[in-house]
Amino acid sequence: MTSRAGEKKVDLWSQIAATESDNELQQQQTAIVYKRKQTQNESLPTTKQVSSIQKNRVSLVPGKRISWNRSLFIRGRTSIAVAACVEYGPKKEKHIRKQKPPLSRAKGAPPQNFDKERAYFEEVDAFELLEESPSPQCKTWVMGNKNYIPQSSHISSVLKKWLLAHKPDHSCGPSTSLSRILDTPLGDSIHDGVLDLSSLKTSLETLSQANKGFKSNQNKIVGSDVLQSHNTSSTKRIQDLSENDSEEIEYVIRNLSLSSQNSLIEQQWDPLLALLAVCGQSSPSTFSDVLSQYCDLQSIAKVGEGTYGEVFIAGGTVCKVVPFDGDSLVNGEVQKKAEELLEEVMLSLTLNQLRGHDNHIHNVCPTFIHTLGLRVCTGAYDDEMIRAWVEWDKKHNSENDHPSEFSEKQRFVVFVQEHGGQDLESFVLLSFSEAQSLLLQVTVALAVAEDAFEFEHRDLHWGNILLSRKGCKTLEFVLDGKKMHVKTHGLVASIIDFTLSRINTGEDILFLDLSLDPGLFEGPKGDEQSETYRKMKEATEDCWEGSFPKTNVLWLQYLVDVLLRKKVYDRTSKDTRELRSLKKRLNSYESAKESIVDPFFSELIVNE
Ligand SMILES: Nc1ncnc2c1ncn2[C@@H]1O[C@H](COP(=O)(O)OP(=O)(O)OP(=O)(O)O)[C@@H](O)[C@H]1O
Repeated sequence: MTSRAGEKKVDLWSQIAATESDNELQQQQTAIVYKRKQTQNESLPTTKQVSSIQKNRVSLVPGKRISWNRSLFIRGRTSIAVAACVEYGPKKEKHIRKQKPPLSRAKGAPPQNFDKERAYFEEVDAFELLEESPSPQCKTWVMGNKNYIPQSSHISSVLKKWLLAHKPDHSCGPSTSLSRILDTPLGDSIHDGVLDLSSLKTSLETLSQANKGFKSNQNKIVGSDVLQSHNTSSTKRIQDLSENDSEEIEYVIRNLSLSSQNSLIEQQWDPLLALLAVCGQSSPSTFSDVLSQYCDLQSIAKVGEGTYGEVFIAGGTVCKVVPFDGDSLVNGEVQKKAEELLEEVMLSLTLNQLRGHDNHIHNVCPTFIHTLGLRVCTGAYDDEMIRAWVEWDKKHNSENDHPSEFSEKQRFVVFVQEHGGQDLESFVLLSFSEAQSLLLQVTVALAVAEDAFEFEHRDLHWGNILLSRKGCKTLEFVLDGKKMHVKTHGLVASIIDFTLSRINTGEDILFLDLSLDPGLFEGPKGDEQSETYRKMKEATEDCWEGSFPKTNVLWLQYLVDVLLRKKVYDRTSKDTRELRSLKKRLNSYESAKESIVDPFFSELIVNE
């Protein structure tokens, strides 16, 4: 490429020329924002090899997780986020078969123009100003479409650039949702739904410094440093040029962007740093630091366990502790990677948006478990956690490994959540009215999330519905702008575990490619849960990135079946008949939203 901008820009152009083709290639790769595939190795159980074997969910540790039900939690771990090809917000087509992953907005995008670049520098200026602002700023939520996407603030836009600038390999970098998630109530950065920008900014600055240290390269500039540098030098160059020569300006700016990108591309995208940033931390905490914020450590009790997670009660909250990034097997499984945890975090936080903290709300629902905070911790388990683990083990005979096996270097994410109660499997239902309300709450919740985010849970078995008895007589939902109240009969349901879920955040589609996990569809014949996975496969034609709200209906049918066949409670034969016919009628609905109109629910819904 030859220089059009004269001698002064020779250095710039040589940098650009050397890397332009790389940049183009990387832009083309942004359709898949990040993706992790397991290897196909099939020999002895080293960590990598287990990664392959677990796709078929064969336990490698004798005595661990041999039951099919339990192995359902060990599904294909290929997590994929694709940038949404749609206009901002979920697609409207209900059944997109075998669609290609949506294209990145970057691909084929027109070249930047001066206006965009000027806006960028203004953002950078604003970012710098934030540093001087002592008070946190409220983020505003707008209803530009059905999604409650936060209004793009200066901070999120700048953070997005910061994060994107740290991913040399676009195939495994952060999704574009990440910058939105950085707006979302969390950790030290969030108080009562208000983003503490100065705290988040501090975290990122510290991370920036830390990153410099990791790279041991004084020439590299990262984070806000590079933004500042970019701003200053670019502005100067612009001033050097004639005001009328807009074409020249545009040309220089476009390539300055490339140049800056080039210097940044040398930086490694580090999902751990991104995870820390999302959690509002500059470095990992210890368990005792985190848990003592919620309770007296001696009062900690374990409340449940999953394949990856150990779940503790800490004061009024629940802390789900998930190890990641370590080389050792945990409970016979390869540990999740930081990027997988990021995806889980994004899903939880996107669903948090449905809790409606603003007047401008179009879809609201209290049923998805509320994520109250997130923390990254390093180090071995605290003694009190081990004590709690052992006590639970004595009573329930844990399937998980003893946590004292974790090394001092082990990393964890702690999901701080509201306490959702007991899972449906162990909960004792008292009446048909409770069963009815439970079904309706789940149906409306799915409908709301479908409408807002094309959400499909895809794994709504009875371990993933929590129940508690509360005083409230009704719960308020808003579905597609319409307010409705659901009679509770004293029972409140919460939905957990979004590992298999699919969501369209408006910018990314997050989903697990279950086609890579054939074992999931090989459960016992006649078992309603395993039949439901098979029915989902049929409904989606094994194309898991598409939107198929029918999968939600399939899980509703599964739940009706559970209430018919597995739960004992006070009900008449008429009630049983009603449940049976509901199950049949559900065949004709294509989404949870459609199912709401079923007469089974009518007496429990109070419309406004
Ligand atoms: N917010 C909560 N409130 C009360 N109990 C909870 C909560 N979250 C989880 N639990 C309990 O802990 C158990 C395990 O939680 P969860 O399913 O989220 O773990 P997991 O490790 O993600 O599971 P998986 O094996 O699917 O990966 C649940 O079945 C439930 O009993």
